[in-house]
Amino acid sequence: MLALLASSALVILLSVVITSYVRIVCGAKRRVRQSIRNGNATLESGLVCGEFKQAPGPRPWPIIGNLHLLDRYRDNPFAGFTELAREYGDIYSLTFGHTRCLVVNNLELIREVLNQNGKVISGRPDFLRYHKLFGGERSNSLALCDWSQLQQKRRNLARRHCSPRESSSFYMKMSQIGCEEMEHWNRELKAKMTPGEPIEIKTFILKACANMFSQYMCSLRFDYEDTEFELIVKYFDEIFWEINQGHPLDFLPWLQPFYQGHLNKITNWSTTIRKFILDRIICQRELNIDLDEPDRDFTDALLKSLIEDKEVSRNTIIFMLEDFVGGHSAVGNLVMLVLAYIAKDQSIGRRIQEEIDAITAEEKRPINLMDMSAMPYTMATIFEVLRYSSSPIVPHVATEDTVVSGYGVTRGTVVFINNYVLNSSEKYWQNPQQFNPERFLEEANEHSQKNRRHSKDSDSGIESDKEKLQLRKNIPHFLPFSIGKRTCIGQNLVRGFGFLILANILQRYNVSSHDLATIKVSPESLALPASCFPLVLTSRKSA
Ligand code: HEM
Repeated sequence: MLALLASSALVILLSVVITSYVRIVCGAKRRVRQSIRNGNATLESGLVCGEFKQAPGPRPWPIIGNLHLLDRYRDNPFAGFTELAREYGDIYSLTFGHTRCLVVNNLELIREVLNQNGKVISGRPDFLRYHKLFGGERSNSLALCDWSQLQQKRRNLARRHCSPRESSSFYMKMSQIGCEEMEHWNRELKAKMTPGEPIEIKTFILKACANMFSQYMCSLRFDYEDTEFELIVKYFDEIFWEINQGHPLDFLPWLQPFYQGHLNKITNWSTTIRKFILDRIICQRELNIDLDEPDRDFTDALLKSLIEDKEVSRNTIIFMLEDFVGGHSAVGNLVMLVLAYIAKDQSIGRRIQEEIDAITAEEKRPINLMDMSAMPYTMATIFEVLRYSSSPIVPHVATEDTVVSGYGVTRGTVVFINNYVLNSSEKYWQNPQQFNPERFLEEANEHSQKNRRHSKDSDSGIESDKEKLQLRKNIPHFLPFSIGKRTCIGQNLVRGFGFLILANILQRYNVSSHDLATIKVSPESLALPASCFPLVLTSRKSA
């Protein structure tokens, strides 16, 4: 009897392995048929039909495909991708579970995927976790949905409010909100902090950041002691961490029963957040919206679009607001990382403080957004963290068969864009392993030097070599916010609020650590665990 059971189990196992292998091999062998422009234009249409093999790659195993190759790189799969590129070239195929993947590892290929092929490689992977994070349906999410007309509409709706231009009234509003919130932040911190003692500062920064976003987008701020607010700030942060981690379930969904607890936890985070957005923000506003008045904020714009556009549903706007308010976690984590590097190297903090002091030497006032152009080193430090931490680009998916660099890419292929390779390459950066904000500075041109001298806010009367520097902009190989159709919509909010928080902290405090060993930052991720490391903030007045 036992022998019969064992042999049946063996037969089942063998057939699973064989079926899996056949599926993987068939997936890898499939060719792409495409019309391409004929170089000699011998045909009247100028088009010929070609067959394209998929990019080569390592041989996959049944069931897991090539997942085992990244086992050594669990903390930084992109370092694993870079390593594999040494063996298989800058473009290669992998199979994760049964899913075909393509990895592109140089700037030209990244441009070919995101720009030239932006229309067809614009989907997102169908990971179970993505569905759980957004009410059971990832199409609710702006960042995790596939490309569609609705997505284009949502991006357009968000653009005016969430990508404020420097001269716009939205930008001024951001500046004012940021400065005022940092006053609240400081009062809260002082009440809780014992001078000279380490403090878990991440929660304070996240709450300040969440309030900046909710005031900017919803004209609402919440008390730091408000327990519902505290909870959603924590859950947003957990979600940010979660999204930035790979998970076996993503490519091996049959493991679901083993991870049910984890999935339930994710569902709970997202339903709690949704309830908060609905109860504390949307319902209140729906009661007193005036359609004839100009939009007060993003919430007004969203609610009006609900009335004006039949394609926009109530669910759409709830999730949009959630997505954008949730953006604060990315900024909070980014600022925490900047503070970590400052604690590790005090000279960075001192140079930022020199910029602050030069601007505010004559009148004591908080730093605002109009000061940004006169503080290139501060911005360079933020950029260097973005380079060093190499925020991953959310994987794209080919929604149709296409061709990249002469290789066929079949519909459903997950495309990994390795921007870590750009950020860590000696080809583009001198000593890329070194954390050095100065790499983002260059000599200022005549025009900007003149502007700086004439700028009322930045006229410190102090002339120094450092004043002759400006931030390097438009570096072609630096793509922290990606390029193309699905580029980040929140980048101006990141720059603006990130700058305000950082500058206002360093204006008031020196940042250090009693034990640098507690500061564990992976040089390949923007996300920090919910509870990360304490820092010591010493008031500059008493320094
Ligand atoms: C340090 C902060 C941030 C970084 C480094 C960052 C970077 C990125 C990257 C790399 C993408 C993927 C682009 C692609 O798939 O090609 C993205 C997408 C996106 N980001 Fe950000 N982001 C940040 C903060 C924010 C914030 C604060 C918001 C909103 C308030 C935001 C909103 C979005 C949205 C909505 C998308 C999806 C766009 C789409 O798929 O159409 N991001 N971001």
